[in-house]
Amino acid sequence: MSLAVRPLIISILVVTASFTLYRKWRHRQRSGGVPPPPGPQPAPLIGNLLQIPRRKQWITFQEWTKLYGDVLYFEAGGKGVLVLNSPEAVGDLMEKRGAIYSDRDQSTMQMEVAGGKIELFPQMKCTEEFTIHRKLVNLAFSPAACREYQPYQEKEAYGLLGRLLESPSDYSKHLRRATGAIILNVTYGHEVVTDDDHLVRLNEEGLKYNLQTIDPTNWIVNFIPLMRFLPSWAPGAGFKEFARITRDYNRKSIEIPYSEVQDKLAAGSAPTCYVTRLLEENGSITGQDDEERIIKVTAGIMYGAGAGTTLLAVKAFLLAMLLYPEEQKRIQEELDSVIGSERLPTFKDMESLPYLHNSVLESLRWKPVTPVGAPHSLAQDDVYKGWFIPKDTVVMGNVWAIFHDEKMYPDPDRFWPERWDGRFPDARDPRNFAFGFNRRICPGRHLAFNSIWIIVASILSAFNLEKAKDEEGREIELEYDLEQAERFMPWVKCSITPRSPVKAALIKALMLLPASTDS
Ligand code: HEM
Repeated sequence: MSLAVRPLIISILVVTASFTLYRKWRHRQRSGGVPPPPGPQPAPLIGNLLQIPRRKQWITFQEWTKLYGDVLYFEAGGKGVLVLNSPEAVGDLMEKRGAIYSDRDQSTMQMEVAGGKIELFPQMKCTEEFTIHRKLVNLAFSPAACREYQPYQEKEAYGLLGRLLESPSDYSKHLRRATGAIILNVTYGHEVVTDDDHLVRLNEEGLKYNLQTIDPTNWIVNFIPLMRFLPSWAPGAGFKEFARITRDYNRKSIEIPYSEVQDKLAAGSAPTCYVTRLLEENGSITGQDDEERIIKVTAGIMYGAGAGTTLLAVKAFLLAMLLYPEEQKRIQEELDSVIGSERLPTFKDMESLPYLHNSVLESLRWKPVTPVGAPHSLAQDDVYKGWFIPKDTVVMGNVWAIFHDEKMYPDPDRFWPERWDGRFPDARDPRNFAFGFNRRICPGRHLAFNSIWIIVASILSAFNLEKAKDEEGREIELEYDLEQAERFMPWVKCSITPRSPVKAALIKALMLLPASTDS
């Protein structure tokens, strides 16, 4: 360590330790002796950091409920963390008190990436600026607006069938392309026509950096915020360069596709999409002078928020089809009875396919894409059931634990679409939890549900999915781990074969059509 930097680092550590002790003292003053919710005993300074596993935290949190109850409180990295493990606790706090339970925690690293001013609304606190951004996004992804995007979703789902027919073993790549292409089509009217699309590449590369920067436990600067004053050449300041690269990706993901829409608008060839729909309103939605800038920055985060999540949801569904072949058969029978064997499903068939609908619901519950949701933060001190919960506490709804609540979802590990046929009237629709809560609820949820629905309906109408067989014809057991990045079906071999020569011919015929007319 250079001699010039050593005194700086020592000062930073001393100031940080003093600040942590001061915070604890202030906290005790504010709580007026009211205890925090129960939870594991914290160690001095580091809190419960070492007790929280880096993998499958949701399962540890659920296990802790046996010791401490469904409302858990602990400390990690100088912050209080509240985990709500039951539908009641989530309902009481994240829903009924959503006005104060909907902020976001802003880590020092996120601030560094943002260059001091957060302009992406998923990271904003619930300020007026956040409300303005959400207003635009909610409008552009309302159920009515999403109906206009359905032709894009049908087109991508049918294109996916063609690629599955040609190279079924590359199904992971094909699914990723389809889910990403839907977002780029809907947001920018951008058609993905190759496996190496420049916008997909840009967004995917940027996402790798963003996923690392948003994990608060990845960065020592989040625990010792004063480190941000270190010069970029100092030991321990590598986070600065990482933040700069992430910022650069974010800027390009916002600017490049937006300028491409501008070019198409100038040439009179821009298809209807999120950006053009909102631009047509000429600044009247928010009444802000900079509405165009807001359209641009909100559009820039849709790929990151919507592509990978939709992909995982589709994979969870397909995993269920491999593990529960009798359910696959039942869905196919329903599809055949409604659409016959000579065409593919469209959104017009949705209401006539209740078993498929219930199966999609069930897959959202069975393997939730975000098992602990996205953390919220508490905007002011609160008291719940006689416990004191301090301002700035990080709040998580343990969706995984809720979906394993045996009272509401009997036999929770089983993929069981019938649970949605009315036999369990108290079972709450998984969309109430899987897409988050209150003011932060996922604005893309209607679009996401439609994407999952049309993709799985198209695949099951045309293909059979089976476990792969070894050389002696024995089924190869699936290996999957909920923790892998590609955590559902991460890349088990499976067999995807056309259900009939008629279906194969139908897909081939679609493949011969020009891209713009194949829906
Ligand atoms: C199955 C697919 C999806 C799942 C499971 C999912 C889930 C979630 C969850 C759990 C949150 C956090 C909510 C909270 O903080 O309480 C969220 C936020 C968000 N989602 Fe989704 N999402 C999906 C698809 C999409 C799509 C397709 C889009 C857009 C095209 C999208 C855009 C967003 C945005 C912008 C936010 C941030 C909202 C905010 O902070 O106010 N999501 N999503």
